Amino acid sequence: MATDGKSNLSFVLNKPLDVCFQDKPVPKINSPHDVLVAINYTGICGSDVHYWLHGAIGHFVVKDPMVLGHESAGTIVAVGDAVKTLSVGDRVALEPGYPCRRCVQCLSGHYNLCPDMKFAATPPYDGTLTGFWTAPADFCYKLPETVSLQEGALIEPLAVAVHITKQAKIQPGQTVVVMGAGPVGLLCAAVAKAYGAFKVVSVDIIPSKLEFAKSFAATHTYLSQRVSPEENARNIIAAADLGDGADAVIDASGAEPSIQAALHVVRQGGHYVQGGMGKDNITFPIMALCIKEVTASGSFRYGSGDYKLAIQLVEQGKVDVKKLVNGVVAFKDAEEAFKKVKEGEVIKILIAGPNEKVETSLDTTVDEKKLEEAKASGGSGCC
Ligand SMILES: NC(=O)c1ccc[n+]([C@@H]2O[C@H](COP(=O)([O-])OP(=O)(O)OC[C@H]3O[C@@H](n4cnc5c(N)ncnc54)[C@H](O)[C@@H]3O)[C@@H](O)[C@H]2O)c1
Ligand SMILES: OC[C@H](O)C(O)[C@@H](O)CO
Repeated sequence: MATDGKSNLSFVLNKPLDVCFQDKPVPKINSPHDVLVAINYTGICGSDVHYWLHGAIGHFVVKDPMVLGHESAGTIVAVGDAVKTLSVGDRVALEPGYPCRRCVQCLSGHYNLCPDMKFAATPPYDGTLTGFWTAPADFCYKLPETVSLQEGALIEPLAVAVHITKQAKIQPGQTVVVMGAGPVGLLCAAVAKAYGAFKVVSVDIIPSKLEFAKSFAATHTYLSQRVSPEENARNIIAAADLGDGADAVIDASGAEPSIQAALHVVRQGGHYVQGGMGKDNITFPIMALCIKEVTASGSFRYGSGDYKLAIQLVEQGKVDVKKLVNGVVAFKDAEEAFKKVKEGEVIKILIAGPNEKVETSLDTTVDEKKLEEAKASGGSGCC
C-alpha cells in the first residue's frame, strides 16, 4: 500500500497557542466514492491563525484537540471501488468542506450553505495539516499538468475570491474597488480583472500591501486615511477617476470603516459584496444603500463551479497565484510558519506535508516584538 512506512503526522491545536504534532492512524476509505490523498502542501489561512490564537471563531469553539489547515493540494494514493474520475498518482486540489447533499440548500445548488457542512479545521472537524486525508472524489479537482501542487494549495483561497467576485456581477469594462489587500482581496482584484474589469482599485491601510497589489492586479491603489468614510470614498473616486462611483465594490477586509466607505464609493445601482468577516455588528450606512438602490450580497466560501474556474484561471495564466507565496516550510516548522503569518509581513506561506522532502525556503526566525504588536492589534483579520 502506498502509505506503508509513511507518516501521518498531524499538526494539532489543543487550545489557544498550544499546538503539538501527533502521529495519527492513516484514515481509511469508508465510502466507495472516496479517495485517499497524500497531502503535499497546505497554505495558512487567517482562520487557522485565528483558531491558533483564540481557539474560536464566532460560535465555532475548539473544545477538543483539532488538526489545523484547509488550503491543501495532494496526490491520490488510493481510490474507492466506485471512483471513476480519479486514479492513483493524480495531483489534486482539495475542496475541504463536505455538505450533506440532501438538504434544501444542497438540492437548490447552494451546497456552501448546507447547515450540516463538515468543513476542515472548523470545530469539531479535523483539518488537512496531516499526512493523509480522505475525501469524496468529486471534491478533489485534478490539476492540469502545467499547474503545480504548490499552486494547487492556493486554489482554495482563489475559489473564495471567485465566489465573492461572481456575486459582484462584473461586466467587461466596469470599474471595481476592492477594500483590503490581504490574500483574499488580492485574489478578488485579480479575478475581477480576469472577468473583464477595466479599472481595479485596491484599498488598504498598509502601504506595502498596496505596493504589492499594484504589482499583482490592481490598476490603481488608495491608502485609506483616518478621515470620514465619505471623505475616503471621495478620495478613492478621485484617485481612480471613477466618475459617479464604482460599478462594484467588494469588501475583503471585514473592517467597519472600510465597509462604510465602500457604500459611499459604489455608484447608483451598483453592486456591493461583503466578503470580509469582522465584528458581528457595525454601523452601516443604510441611506446610501437605500437611495442608490445598491444590490448588496454576502459571500460564503465557494459553491458549484468555483474550484473548476479557479483552476482554469491559474492554468490560463490569468491569476498568477505563485506570486503570493513568500516561502515553503517543512512540516516540523509549522508553528514558526503560523507565527510568521501573524507577524503580518508575509502574504502566503505553504507548509509541506510530513512526507514531503523540502528545503525550507523561508527565514522562520520570528521577531517576537513584531508578533506581540500584531497580537495586540487584534485578531487575524478573520472573524
Ligand atoms: N467570505 C468567505 O467565505 C471568506 C473566506 C475566507 C476569508 N474571508 C474573510 O476575508 C477577509 C480577508 O481575508 P484575508 O485572508 O485576505 O485577510 P487579511 O487579514 O490578510 O486581509 C485583510 C486586509 O484588510 C486590510 N484592512 C484592515 N482595515 C482596513 C480598512 N479600514 N480599509 C482597507 N483595508 C483594511 C488589512 O490591512 C489587510 O491587508 C477576512 O475578513 C476573512 O475572514 C472570508
Ligand atoms: O476559506 C474558507 C474560510 O477560511 C472559512 O470559511 C473560515 O473563514 C470560516 O470557517
